[in-house]
Amino acid sequence: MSEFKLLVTGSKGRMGQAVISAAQAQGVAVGATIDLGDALAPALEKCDCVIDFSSHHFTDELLTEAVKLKKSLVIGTTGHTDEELAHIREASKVIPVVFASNFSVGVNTLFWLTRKATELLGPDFDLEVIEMHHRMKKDAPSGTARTLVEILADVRGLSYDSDCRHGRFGDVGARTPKEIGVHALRGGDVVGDHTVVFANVGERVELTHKASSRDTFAGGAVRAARWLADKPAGLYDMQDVLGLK
Ligand SMILES: NC(=O)C1=CN([C@@H]2O[C@H](COP(=O)(O)OP(=O)(O)OC[C@H]3O[C@@H](n4cnc5c(N)ncnc54)[C@H](OP(=O)(O)O)[C@@H]3O)[C@@H](O)[C@H]2O)C=CC1
Ligand SMILES: O=C(O)C1=N[C@H](C(=O)O)C[C@H](O)C1
Repeated sequence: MSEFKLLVTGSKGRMGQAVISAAQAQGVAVGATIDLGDALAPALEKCDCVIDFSSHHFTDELLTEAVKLKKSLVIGTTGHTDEELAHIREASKVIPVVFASNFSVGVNTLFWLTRKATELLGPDFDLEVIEMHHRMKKDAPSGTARTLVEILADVRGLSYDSDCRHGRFGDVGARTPKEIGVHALRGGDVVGDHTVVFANVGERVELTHKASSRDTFAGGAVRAARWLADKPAGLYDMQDVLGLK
């Protein structure tokens, strides 16, 4: 039987480098790496599964080639447009895909806790999400903040597109009970902090996760690639991989 091999895209980036180290630590072979400007198809042919932490601008090309060559995908890249998200859903009808805004065990536990807390606290609590990342991060809000808002919106019967309020500035008026505020901070070398605030009159609950190393994301992504090896076509997330559903 031939050895299971990974293709790491964006391999010179912060996450690409961490994924290569995590693969080595878990004894998984990296069969090829590519970066901006390199040809995808020849690299893909040599491998079984792609771990992608590059740019959402690359997602369409990656999905098209992976479907053509029937390779599985672990997508960690964030900041996708609605069209790119639709393409991911379409491709997952043909190949197995793990798509997760965050691969850390802690953040996936935060997702679970956020759903539970929203259900338990009920509709009187105002909902706000705050995230902070390093100064080089390009997309805002973070993919993880978006997932948190989607969980809050799902429990409350709201929608990310209509009910999310990105920051506040000027004479914005009083907060409405429906809105979910989202605030993106950028600076220094912060790996990734997320807080969900549940605020009522007289009390407040805050759930916070702070990542201090990218190894937690990279290790999770390699674990997801190994988990995906015997799975049928479908769209999975890290909670599926961790058995948190
Ligand atoms: N899901 C999760 O758990 C996590 C997700 N992320 C996400 O991963 C992505 C990458 O983050 P990070 O590693 O910090 O970013 P970096 O900018 O450090 O790395 C991205 C790498 O991808 C390369 N790249 C850009 N476009 C392409 C392309 N079309 N084809 C191949 N390679 C390309 C870049 O090259 P160049 O520099 O030449 O542009 C760069 O080397 C972001 O979307 C981020 O939000 C990050 C951490 C955790
Ligand atoms: O770009 C990053 O660095 C991170 N991106 C992910 C996101 O957008 O949620 C995950 C993590 O917080 C780090």
